[in-house]
Amino acid sequence: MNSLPILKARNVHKQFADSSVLRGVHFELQAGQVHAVLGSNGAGKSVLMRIFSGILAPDHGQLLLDGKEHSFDDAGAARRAGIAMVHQELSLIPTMTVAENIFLTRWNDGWTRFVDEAAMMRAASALLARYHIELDPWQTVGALTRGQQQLLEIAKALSGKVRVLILDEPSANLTAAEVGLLYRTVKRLAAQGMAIIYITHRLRDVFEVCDQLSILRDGRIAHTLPVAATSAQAVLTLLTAQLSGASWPAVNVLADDAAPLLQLRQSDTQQAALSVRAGEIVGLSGSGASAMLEAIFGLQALHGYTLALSGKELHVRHPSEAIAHGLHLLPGDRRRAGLVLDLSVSENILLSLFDRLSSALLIDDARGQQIVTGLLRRLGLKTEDPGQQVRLLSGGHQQKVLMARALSTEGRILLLDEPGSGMDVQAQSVLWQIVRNYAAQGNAVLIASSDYAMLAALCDTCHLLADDGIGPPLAAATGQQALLRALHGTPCQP
Ligand SMILES: Nc1ncnc2c1ncn2[C@@H]1O[C@H](COP(=O)(O)OP(=O)(O)OP(=O)(O)O)[C@@H](O)[C@H]1O
Repeated sequence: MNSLPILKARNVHKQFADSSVLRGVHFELQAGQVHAVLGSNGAGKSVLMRIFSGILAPDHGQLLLDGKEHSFDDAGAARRAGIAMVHQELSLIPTMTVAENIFLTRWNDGWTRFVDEAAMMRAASALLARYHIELDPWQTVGALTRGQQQLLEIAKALSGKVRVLILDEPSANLTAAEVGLLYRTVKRLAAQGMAIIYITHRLRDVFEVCDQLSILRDGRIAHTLPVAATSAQAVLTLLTAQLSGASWPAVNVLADDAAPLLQLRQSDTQQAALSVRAGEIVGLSGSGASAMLEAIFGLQALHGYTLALSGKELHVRHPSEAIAHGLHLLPGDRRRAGLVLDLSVSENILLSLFDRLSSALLIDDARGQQIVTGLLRRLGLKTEDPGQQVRLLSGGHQQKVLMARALSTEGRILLLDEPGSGMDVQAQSVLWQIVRNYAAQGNAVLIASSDYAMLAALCDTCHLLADDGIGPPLAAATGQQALLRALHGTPCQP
């Protein structure tokens, strides 16, 4: 595949205020290629993609399409040239149908105010069939799963004449089954000749669907190589020289007879289905795992189970009650569920501490800043200015802000929903150490995730959640490999 690249970047530079993000990027993309772009949080992957898709203009450098230089005034110009991007954050309208969402932006350029609904449905059906995306055009988007919504975003991006499709972390926040659907769709698109840039932090994505990979570091593409010619270990080494081989502190389950800090009991039999003792990290995987965490936290009703904290049954009807009982939830979809984008890094971290830091309406600013600085240092969050708006941080750094907030509370039970989502491998390794330390101090952690490798490496016990409820504990005592096999062996996962 060494024909003329469909898209080429030559010496692209981009700077924001004093921060030079891209410093001479050279990049080539071929038709029919799925090209992974990797790099640590804040490396500039999204900025580069926003330049490719016309949202940002480069300070210097050229973009070439089919060998001819192009400059885009806006995203519309890039789309007309055949470049479409699916962003990390979904931009769907939940109350509208699949078809309406696909053609939403087209009403401005061609569709009149009087929409021929039947024609729109036919066009949506044809588009979905063409790309083998199994969605019902009449379905209301709010009723779709996160994975189906991700596929709909891809369908929406493909509704024009697209030759280059940019996917920014498309597998983040998807269940294992949904990730399988995504992989099949991406492979089919590439087989049809589409050129795809696939930004990800998951090595599994790279080895399942990509055929080329590039690593962005220090504002440049540091490595480009065919996926077939490398291994996961080699890529990890290229991504970071500092990975210390997953050396977490030893498991430190407190050997006492005290009741588990958190327990889910079958409502009918009162038998324990899932227990997290002080010092333990327990994983929960399968469709509905995130919803189960939300139910424990009082964000939705808990069906079929009752919650017991330190042996006492409790009906949590609201997150404020959960927090009062020492629970804290790190939500999976950081933008929608957790962060106030217009507030600063400090304000976001301290949101759950305002009660404790304020007395008689006066907020202890100095104490707050002390907490923030300490947490940011522990998490390796590179921002010189905690006063910076969270909106301007990269996705992975936003996740760290949420983690810092969770750690700032004095609760003893941490509920983590897809905690590593959007974080680079090095940041994840730091995060897992923090989680391990937190548990080792006598706290309890329950993690919902579809990342089996992480669950097997980090958890003391895992449970699979299927249609018939929470499965039996899969103990890590049998070894990580056995746990990994047990997680993969479930019939409810592909
Ligand atoms: N509009 C902006 N104004 C100021 N700084 C910005 C802006 N957009 C991005 N940045 C900065 O550029 C840097 C690169 O951000 P970018 O979102 O491209 O990172 P990334 O590689 O995609 O990271 P992640 O893996 O965490 O998503 C970050 O430090 C970010 O704060």
